[in-house]
Amino acid sequence: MISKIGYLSYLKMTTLWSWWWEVNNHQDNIARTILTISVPSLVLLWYKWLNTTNSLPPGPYGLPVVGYLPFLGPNLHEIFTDMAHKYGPIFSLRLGTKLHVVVNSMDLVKAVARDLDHTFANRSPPLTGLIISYGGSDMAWSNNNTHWRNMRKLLATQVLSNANLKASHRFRTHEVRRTMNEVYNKIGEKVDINEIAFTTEINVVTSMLWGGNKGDDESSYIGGWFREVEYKIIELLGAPNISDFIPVLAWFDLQKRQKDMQMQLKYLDKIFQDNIDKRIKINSNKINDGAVDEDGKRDFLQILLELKDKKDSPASINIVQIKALLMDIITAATDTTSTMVEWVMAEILSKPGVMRKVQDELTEVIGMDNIVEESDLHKLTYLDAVIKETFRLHPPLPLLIHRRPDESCKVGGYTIPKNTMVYMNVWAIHRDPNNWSNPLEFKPERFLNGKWDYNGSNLKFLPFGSGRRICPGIALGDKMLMYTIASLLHSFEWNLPKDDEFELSDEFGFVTKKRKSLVAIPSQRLSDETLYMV
Ligand code: HEM
Repeated sequence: MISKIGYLSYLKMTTLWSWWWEVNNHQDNIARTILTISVPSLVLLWYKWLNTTNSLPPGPYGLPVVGYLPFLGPNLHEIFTDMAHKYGPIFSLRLGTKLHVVVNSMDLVKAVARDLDHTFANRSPPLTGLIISYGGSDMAWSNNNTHWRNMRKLLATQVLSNANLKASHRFRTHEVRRTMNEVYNKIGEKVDINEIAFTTEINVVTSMLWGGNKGDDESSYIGGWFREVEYKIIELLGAPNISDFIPVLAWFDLQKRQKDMQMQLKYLDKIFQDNIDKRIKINSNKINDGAVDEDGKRDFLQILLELKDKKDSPASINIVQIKALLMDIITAATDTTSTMVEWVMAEILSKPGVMRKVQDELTEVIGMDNIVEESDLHKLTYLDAVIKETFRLHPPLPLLIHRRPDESCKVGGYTIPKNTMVYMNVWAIHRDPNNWSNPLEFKPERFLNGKWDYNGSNLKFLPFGSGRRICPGIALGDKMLMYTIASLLHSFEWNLPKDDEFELSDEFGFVTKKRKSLVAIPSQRLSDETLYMV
């Protein structure tokens, strides 16, 4: 039937268009054939393009080549939220040659992170992300493939398992106590909260990773300069890079972002390599440097190196992957947590009523003659609600980490073409009056009723994401956060300096931080000064 229609159309064309086919010479013949084939093909392509464009989510027009790039300001989460008010809960925009889609409502996040989770489980790493992850050998920037699944399983079952988190509590205890001692020595002085929180978290994480942050050994000790390196990494991950938007420019590295990231990689790679070499040497000499303590508890590096030696096991891992995973853990765990410590402290310090309730709870649960222990944390329900309310208003990753569908699909009735960059605007969802009453008010009480957790099942509240790409470090992040904040608030009274202007605005980045660092003055809260000694 189809071949018959084709034949009839051909006859019709050749008879009706016989003037077109009259051949004068060979060149004419070629030109006519090319035109006859290319014009309908172009029309077909144009029709298809029009159809796809028409079914894309609505959004602003941009300029040729650069798209909407020149019209975006720095605070992307706020700009996207304003655009959602104009274009609706799902909108699209072209940045350079790439199509980006932003979803801004609970229902649409459900479509992306739940109903189509498998399709949207890929990443599209920026060039700086590829560099710092040893070419995508890590977990955070990998696609939804066997490597990513193995790394995730390994992290969940071998490194961050409940048993390992429990066993590694001594590292956290030691570092948090050390910080309290340091703050004690600064009583009456101005203290930069992010700085002390970052130092605490990096010391906690590195001591869990390779057991050593004893300050006496250069390879295991990460000094203050590490904060600069990590800040630079996070800054470069979030900074717009023209090479990502217009890939033909990548080779020129016009903004020197790739080169800058290579430098940061070099610094950290040396630390990783030194610690790995040291550990391999110790293991081969069977010396115990504290990596394996008397009860046989091992730090994370020891666990990873043992997996490297299990060559036939599916959980086996090579040295580059070990370094990439160390990089993921260090960058993902420290800046997020220290940023949150700063936000929580800022919210509490600016609200005397909240401060009083937190301290009353600490006094009641811990007592004034003790210091906070990790085992006390689950009893601090009001502090937990304060932290959750802070996560609601200041999610450190307000657009999560973008996803990429591996095939075209429909979301909210619109087409999302394969390889689109998709953002989930958690910042907008956390401030949506349809989800929260008086959303801009700081009201921890909303988290005291009902069951609230971070596992992404309640789509109103997603500070750690949702679906198969949800943060795998929730339990560790939650522990470090609660422990540090509870200790800071139980051990000290805090006051804002009179001469400093206090404000709560944020600055978008891969991790969105407080625009102006929080500075506060500690004073002794516990009567017995021996409680401040390490
Ligand atoms: C306050 C602390 C933290 C916050 C707010 C946070 C938040 C997030 C978010 C929003 C994502 C992206 C989820 C998505 O794409 O849907 C993520 C991914 C990730 N986080 Fe965290 N995180 C924190 C702490 C940690 C810690 C302590 C670790 C330690 C191992 C960690 C490791 C990771 C990794 C490896 C990924 C990538 C997962 C993947 O792509 O499969 N995070 N985190």
